[in-house]
Amino acid sequence: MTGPGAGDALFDNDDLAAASHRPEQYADEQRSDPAGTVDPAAVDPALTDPAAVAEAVAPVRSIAAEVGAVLLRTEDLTVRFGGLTALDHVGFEIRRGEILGLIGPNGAGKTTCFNAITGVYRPSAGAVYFDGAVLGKTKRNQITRLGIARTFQNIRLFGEMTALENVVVGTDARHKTSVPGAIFRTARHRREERDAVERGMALLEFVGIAPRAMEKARNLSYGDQRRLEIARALATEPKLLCLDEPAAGFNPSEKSALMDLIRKIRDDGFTVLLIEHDMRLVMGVTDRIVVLEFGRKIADDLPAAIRADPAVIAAYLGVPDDQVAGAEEGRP
Ligand SMILES: Nc1ncnc2c1ncn2[C@@H]1O[C@H](COP(=O)(O)OP(=O)(O)OP(=O)(O)O)[C@@H](O)[C@H]1O
Repeated sequence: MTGPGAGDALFDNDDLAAASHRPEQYADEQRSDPAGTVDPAAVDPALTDPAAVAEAVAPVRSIAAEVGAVLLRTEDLTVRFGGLTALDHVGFEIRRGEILGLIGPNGAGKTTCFNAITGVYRPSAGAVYFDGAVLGKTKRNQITRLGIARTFQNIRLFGEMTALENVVVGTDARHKTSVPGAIFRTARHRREERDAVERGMALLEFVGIAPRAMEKARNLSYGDQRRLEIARALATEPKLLCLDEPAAGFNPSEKSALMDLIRKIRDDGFTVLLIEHDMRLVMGVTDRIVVLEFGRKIADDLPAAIRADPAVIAAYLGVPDDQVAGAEEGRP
């Protein structure tokens, strides 16, 4: 579990560099926290009409198409670390337009599952299918471009860049301009930059931090940094947004605002995979829940059924399985 001021991870940007379309030699430049890439004078005030904001945030409306069709499927997904099987033949589906919760006690394999889906780890066995393609050996930056974005347990932002710049960098994954085009500032490149700033402002408005657009990320409150991370992930126009413990360190009112934001994200056409320890939040916001324990899937059902599932209760309360089986069969 992480919380405010959680170490230096705030400024760890390996995955952001991976999300960029730029070739490897530019990755170091990004890691060195380039500041001042957006001219404040060029920034229009944020959109305020919610419908216009929603439209700008999800410009590719096809991401909302085919609600209910399978978007991602894991099949016998297995990840081993030496002798430890962190994920053991796990199979589940995420359907378009749903909020799927991935829960389980500490060490159950949730983050490993995220990492296998987003290309951080290669599966030891099994497969991940996304939007009709098997991810297999797909690299992280390609996975981002295929349409999977994520946030992290430990916030990762460019601390010296403004909130807006952090989001604009996220839009890089969708830019079509070549590196020479960027160097010579072609008309297409300038138009893409302008669009990125406009959409960046809409995204900040969408997550509720537009007034902080010109503040350095490191100066934002912890809650606003978490919102900024979500805005930056949405900037890549993902079909699937993976949120890893987004409520870590939040107080109850921040948690309830986060629930509203997650619903708003889904309502705008995105599909959401959510790892979260806070049961009230998970039960309140998800459409369906997958439960892991010791790397295995032990349940996959609607929130109400999960809440009453004896195996899930046992996993969380540490009740031995044989007692649960006995209780189910009416034995003492
Ligand atoms: N890179 C790694 N090398 C070795 N073991 C690992 C690695 N990553 C995870 N593990 C182990 O795999 C198991 C699953 O860990 P994982 O972080 O996926 O669990 P989790 O459900 O996300 O836990 P938490 O809720 O505490 O974040 C744990 O036993 C963990 O120690």
